[in-house]
Amino acid sequence: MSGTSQGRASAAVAQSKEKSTGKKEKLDLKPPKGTRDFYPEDMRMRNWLFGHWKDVARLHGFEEYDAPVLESEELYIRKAGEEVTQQLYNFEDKGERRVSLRPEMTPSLARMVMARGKSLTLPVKWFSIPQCWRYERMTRGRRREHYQWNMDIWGVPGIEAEAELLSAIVTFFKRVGITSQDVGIKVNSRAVLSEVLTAMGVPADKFAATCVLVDKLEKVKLDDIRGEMQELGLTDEIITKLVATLSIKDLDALEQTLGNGSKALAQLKQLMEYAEAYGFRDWLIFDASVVRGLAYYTGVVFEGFDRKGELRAICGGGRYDELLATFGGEPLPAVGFGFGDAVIAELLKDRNLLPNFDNNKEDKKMKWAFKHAERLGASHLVIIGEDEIAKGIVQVKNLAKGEQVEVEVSKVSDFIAEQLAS
Ligand SMILES: Nc1ccc(Br)nc1
Repeated sequence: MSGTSQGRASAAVAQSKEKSTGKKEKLDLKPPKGTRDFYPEDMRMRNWLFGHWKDVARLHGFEEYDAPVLESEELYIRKAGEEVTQQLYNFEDKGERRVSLRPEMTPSLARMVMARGKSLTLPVKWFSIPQCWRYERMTRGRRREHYQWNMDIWGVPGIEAEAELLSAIVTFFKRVGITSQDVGIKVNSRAVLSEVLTAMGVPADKFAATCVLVDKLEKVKLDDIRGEMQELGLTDEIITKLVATLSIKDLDALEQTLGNGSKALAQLKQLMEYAEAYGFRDWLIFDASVVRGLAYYTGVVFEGFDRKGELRAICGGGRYDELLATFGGEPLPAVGFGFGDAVIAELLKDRNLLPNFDNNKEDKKMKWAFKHAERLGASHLVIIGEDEIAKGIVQVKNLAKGEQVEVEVSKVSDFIAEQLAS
């Protein structure tokens, strides 16, 4: 019996229907609104995607962590008007505690880092793939849960941390066959806006809320949020200067605005140099209008996007050096990103880059090949079928871990050598 009076009432109605018709009310077989079932064929795709995320994380020296899906609501109470805190899946539990399903993983991670404090060996490089939740009015028909690959580096104040995270994102894209023609990564720094607003006398405690409003400009017109900006104390002169800053097209023009002594400018230039050295400079685009929608970002921010402009942001992240301070802890430099499972699945489908996950292809030949590999004690099995030949790749299955990834033909021996060395 359900614990609430409403629950007891609906159970009574169901029972009374059963008594009168002798037939049990048929159970609603759909998952709760905004959530998904994962049948075996869905799990094959999900495990393929997560397998790539885990491989890339480990190749970059990250370790896996996890935290409860249910957290104290206070982790997410922020006063900057973010969408993520206005759509909490929150409630009071039977112990009268205010709790929430996590809408993001970063606050849980910050809590775990703060709990370990100075006993942690820095840098901390941790990853996780949590299911995250929001309670959105279903009028917009959007999902209420998604899985989000999180990669974070703690204890590195320098821009090399951002470069490493961008390397991980690009490495993932390349592994699944996405190129810099398909996807770009917009890069900016909130320090740009911070320098401009500080120079115009805007108090630092208005900065986070201002960035949250600026982020909304991607979807709404300036006049729709001008009132909220004015409520923050931004005059029309400041708003005009702010909007002009968002439209700056390149780092040379940015230098005209900020001057050559700007720390924000120096960091962005340094990041572009690192990107050149890593070999992924062609994936990056400076875009002064990108600020992201989370209140706690303080420095470089970035977001992956499809160049056809048909999808929502693929991934996004940034530096959040002050988050621990907002939890009453000692500040510790931090930077990270989130990468959801939904948009990337749409992109891979649109580009015909999803492998065939039908299990009927495990035909007799495949069964023999796996059996033979087992008899030989092979560590890996390389599969080359019609699909693989058409795409110029091979499937490499790690027989010990059961993970299967696609590898370009020219990189197979290096890939297996790396796997055997790890
Ligand atoms: N934060 C969040 C949670 C769940 C979904 Br779906 N989207 C965003």
